[in-house]
Amino acid sequence: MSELLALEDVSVSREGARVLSHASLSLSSGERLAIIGPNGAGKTTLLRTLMGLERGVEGRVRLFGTECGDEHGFSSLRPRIGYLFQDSDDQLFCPTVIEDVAFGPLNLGCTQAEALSRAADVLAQLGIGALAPRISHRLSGGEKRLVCLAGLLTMKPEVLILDEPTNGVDTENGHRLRAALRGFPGAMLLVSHDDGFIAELATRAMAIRDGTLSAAAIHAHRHMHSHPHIHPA
Ligand SMILES: Nc1ncnc2c1ncn2[C@@H]1O[C@H](COP(=O)(O)OP(=O)(O)OP(=O)(O)O)[C@@H](O)[C@H]1O
Repeated sequence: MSELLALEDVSVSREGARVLSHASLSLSSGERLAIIGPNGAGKTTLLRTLMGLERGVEGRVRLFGTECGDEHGFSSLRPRIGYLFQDSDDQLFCPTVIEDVAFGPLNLGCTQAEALSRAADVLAQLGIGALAPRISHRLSGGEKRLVCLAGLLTMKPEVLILDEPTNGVDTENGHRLRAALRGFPGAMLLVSHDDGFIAELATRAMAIRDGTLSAAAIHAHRHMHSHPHIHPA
């Protein structure tokens, strides 16, 4: 297994407060690493640090074996990573869904026809082909999540970094999202509060608390429990 992404003894401070403290991790090909932890623990900060989007970073960040110390180092390697922001509104910026999803491949040099065809294929695979002509900013929260993911998948990245991908996604769309991620051939770094999603997809987990990262185990327990379902009357 070769190393794709790595943090080595990385600390991040914001307004004098330490948000990430001496964090080390490495993601290798074939791995799906989940990062779990309570609100405010530093998960998004960790992902943003790997993408070179944080200031005040001490320690070493390596992408695809290359140490990235400044924006110049990150900018040439970022296109190989698909990063799903925690807030979909930070990701969607084209007027329509199809334009948004086709933007990535166009930017990577595909022809317009090729980019549109790739975008339509991925939207169909996610079961949201009907959203193609819709205005991006008028989508529901769950629809936006899926469209953002489609935009990443059209770029065929080597690694996905996903910040709460299932947030706001309903059960049926959640099944399609999981299926698309299970079929993704590259490695993944996942931040999620959805234990079922992590248990299904992750091959390994780490926990973060108050900015300190440590190894964690993924357990599946068999429970006898009552399970509420709400159906239309
Ligand atoms: N721009 C900012 N300026 C100052 N503090 C910030 C900023 N962004 C985040 N923080 C603080 O840094 C800490 C870590 O935030 P981070 O978003 O990484 O947490 P998280 O683990 O992703 O939380 P959640 O599960 O709620 O998304 C929190 O205490 C947060 O309030």
